[in-house]
Formats: sequence, C-alpha cells, structure tokens
Amino acid sequence: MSTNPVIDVDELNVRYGDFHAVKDLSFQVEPGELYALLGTNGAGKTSALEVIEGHREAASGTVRVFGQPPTDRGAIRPRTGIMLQESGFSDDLTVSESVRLIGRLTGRVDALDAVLKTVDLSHKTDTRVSQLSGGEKRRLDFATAVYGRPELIFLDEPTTGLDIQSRDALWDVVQQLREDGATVVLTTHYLEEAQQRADRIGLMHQGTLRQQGTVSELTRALPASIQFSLPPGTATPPMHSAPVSGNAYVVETFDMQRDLKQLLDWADDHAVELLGLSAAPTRLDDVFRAVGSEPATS
Ligand SMILES: Nc1ncnc2c1ncn2[C@@H]1O[C@H](COP(=O)(O)OP(=O)(O)OP(=O)(O)O)[C@@H](O)[C@H]1O
Repeated sequence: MSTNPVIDVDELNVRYGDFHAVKDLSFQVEPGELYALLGTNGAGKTSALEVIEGHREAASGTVRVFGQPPTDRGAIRPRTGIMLQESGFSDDLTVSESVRLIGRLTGRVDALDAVLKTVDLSHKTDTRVSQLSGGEKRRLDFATAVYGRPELIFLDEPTTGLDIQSRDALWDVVQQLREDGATVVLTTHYLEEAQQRADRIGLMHQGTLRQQGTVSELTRALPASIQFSLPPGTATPPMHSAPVSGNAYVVETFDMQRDLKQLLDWADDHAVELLGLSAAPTRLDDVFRAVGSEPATS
C-alpha cells in the first residue's frame, strides 16, 4: 500500500439509530486504481460511500480523501466527480444547464459540447431533464461526474438501465480517464463488469468487508469447473465428477490443466464424445454467493 492513497478509510462505523450499518470498515484506494466496492443488498456500500463522498457523518473512524477529511468539500469537490445511484437533477433544467450547474458547484470547467458528445446527448442539449428517458438521465448523470475530468470519480451502479451501446461508450470514457491517471471507485451488481474492469475488489456483507483483492486472489480459493454430457450407456470417467442431471456432469477442479487433460485422454482412449464440453474459470459470482451465505458477524 502506498503512503499516499487517494482514499483512506480506517475503522469506519456508520449507524442509523440502533442499527449498525457499517462495522469497522478499513480499505485504501491507490492513485490510478479502479476499486470496486461490491456487496449483497443492504451490505452498507452506499452508507460507506456517502461518508467518503462527504454526504454523511460517520459514527466513528477516520476517512481521508486526498489526505483531507471528506467534509472539506472546498478542497475535494473540484477534484472529484460523483455519479449517484439516483440523480438529483431539477426536472426544469435542460441537459446543458444541469451540467453547467454541476460545473459551477464543483468549480470544474470543461468543453460542454465535447462532454455531451461522449455520452451521446448532443441532440438533447436543450431538452429538459423531465423529458429524458431513464437511460438518458443515467448518461446525463455520468456526464456530470466526468465533466472537468476529475482525478477521482465515484460511479454508483453506473450502467444500471443502460443499453449495451451506452455501457460500452461509458466504459470507453472511463478507460480514457484512467489512461490520464484518474482513480475510480465503482459499485455495481453486474459482477462481470467488476470482474472485467476492477484492479481490486472489496466484498461487503452485512456491514463488514469480508474479502478484498484482485479477481484472481478472490477466485483462487474456489474451484473452477469442467462441464460435459456423455452419450447414453457410456462408462463414468475415472475422476471425481458429480452428475448434475441425467448424463450431464460437472468436475470441480483446482488444477484445470491436469484434470482437463485426464478427461480428454480418457475420452480418447475410450472413443467417447464429450458433448457440450466447456471449461470455465471460477467466477466472481461464485465468490459472491459464498460470501453472501456467510453468517452475520456481531
Ligand atoms: N437512512 C437510513 N435509516 C435507517 N437505516 C438505513 C438508512 N439507510 C440505509 N439503512 C440501512 O442500512 C443498511 C445498509 O444500507 P446501504 O444502502 O448502505 O446498503 P447497500 O450495500 O448500498 O445496499 P444495496 O446494494 O441494496 O444498494 C441497510 O440495512 C439499510 O436498510
């Protein structure tokens, strides 16, 4: 860990009355990193992010953003773009007025036309927010988060409700900002996006951080799988495999190369056709399911 993380969270606790929503959460986000804070519903991600974004007070713990307390909005806001889960735009403002307003509030400047073009809203510049579709509102939200090319960008479920072209366009913009050194904090329930994009992932469940690491560090503890079906009447292969239904089999493995070779050699030797053969690495979904079924900590 560097001595100058962009975000430094130490023993953060968030409470709503008697309810303890975030429990002793500690993590750091390094410069230029894309850190995905993932978790089950109600895990405490939004609560933690609200403190880090300066929107909520912690019950206890220390949070620093660019070395400053998040409540020091004057120092942090010009350097930070935030795409919230739900936009807080005024329905009466037009698209261009909404982006300009965020620019004024945060002190960031940018070429408005160019930013609207990247999110494909050039043709909606003078349209009121109330007349935008759900996906267009999300794209406007994203435009305000990246306006002024901030050094730190929070993306809270950024692609929810977006079609595939808009998702690809959004990730292209994020990629360009990252190439310029931007740091990104992502929350999403689309695990394949996190698996593909994140440098590191923190997995929260019931208020605590249960696992943290790169995708390969998180998936290492769970087996990958080989799946196939056998023609009726074929003998069972000489390896630990569980029939899932009828003649369909799943082999769970921590050594894909060895087990796949053994299976293919056996099939060759016995002239057996392995129907629908597929070999799949461990997915983040599997880690997520395992964490989501863990019991609560006190
Ligand atoms: N204002 C509030 N008052 C009381 N409880 C709250 C409040 N906001 C959130 N909570 C509770 O705190 C817990 C954490 O909520 P939070 O929104 O931080 O979770 P999350 O990880 O973002 O969930 P999701 O993935 O469902 O958006 C939940 O049990 C939620 O019901």
